[in-house]
Amino acid sequence: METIEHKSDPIIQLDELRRSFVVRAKAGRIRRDKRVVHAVDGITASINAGEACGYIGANGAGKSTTIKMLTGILVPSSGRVRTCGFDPVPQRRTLACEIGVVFGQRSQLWWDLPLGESFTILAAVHRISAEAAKPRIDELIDGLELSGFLNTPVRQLSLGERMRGEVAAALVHRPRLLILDEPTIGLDMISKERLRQFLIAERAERGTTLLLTTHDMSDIERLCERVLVVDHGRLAYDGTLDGLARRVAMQRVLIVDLAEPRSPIAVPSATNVGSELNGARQQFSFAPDETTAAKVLAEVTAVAEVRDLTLSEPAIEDIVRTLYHR
Ligand SMILES: Nc1ncnc2c1ncn2[C@@H]1O[C@H](COP(=O)(O)OP(=O)(O)OP(=O)(O)O)[C@@H](O)[C@H]1O
Repeated sequence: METIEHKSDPIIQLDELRRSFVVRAKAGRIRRDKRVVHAVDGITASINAGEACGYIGANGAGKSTTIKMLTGILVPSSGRVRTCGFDPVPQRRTLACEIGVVFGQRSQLWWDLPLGESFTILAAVHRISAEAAKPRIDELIDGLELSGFLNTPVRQLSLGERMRGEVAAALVHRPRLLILDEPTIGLDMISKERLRQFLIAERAERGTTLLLTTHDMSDIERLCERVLVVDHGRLAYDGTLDGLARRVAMQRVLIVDLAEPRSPIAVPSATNVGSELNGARQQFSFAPDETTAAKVLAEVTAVAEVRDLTLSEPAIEDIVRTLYHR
């Protein structure tokens, strides 16, 4: 397996980390069969301060279970985990001062209070004086463009607004490590991009370590230089995104809508993989390490008028499947 060399002390260290669950399934009218699910099945990895890592895998691969162990929510069945040098479960309170966590599906904001009040309460929870917290809160309001809805109760916010609020809430106490579980799930393109830009800037300015799980490959491309792929609780890959792309020969697809229907267009640097709407929409698959979307588009526009286009990312499920079959 490809691995990345580490020079300084890791901010996250996992050694043969395991967690299983006993699940009881109905097997007849009264009988219940016991089954053991190995959600995390021997993961060893270390992440250095300042790194930005994507933690990806199919549904049920073990991502959330790993994150719960990293943050002290769940006790490992065996193995060892250290987050910011702490044993997460017994040292959960100390660890909470060092990390920020954002769960896309869960909120840490006070639902009925105006968004801004959650930040003040969180600063107090972290024992930061109002005076010391103000410049940081202002910085987050500015960076995440929250000023327009600070006085709105959280329950009335749009998903995009709330997610930006969640990220600010996780960063009020200036954590060294920010863990994001599906931070862009359900967001539109503009909200996703805003959030990504903020995270890039936060990391550049403060050296915050990022660990994120996502089903969106664009999050990884924009934010992470390193990817860990988990499959059935085991690490299937640990290395760069480029390395992963080479391993699974990740193809991208350019979908173009033409001004007029026409027969399938052949271009030199991509393969025409589909035609719909009588040829008014055509799809071109290409290898990103051999050519670019711009070049493919130029080749198409040389022979037909293009009205609209979309660039589709490879699905994470497909990447994992390809890795697994190898
Ligand atoms: N509390 C639990 N009790 C029983 N089984 C569990 C529990 N938590 C997780 N599992 C099982 O462990 C496996 C890994 O789940 P986990 O939530 O870690 O996956 P995931 O990679 O985060 O998936 P997703 O992308 O769908 O969120 C799954 O088979 C899941 O059903």
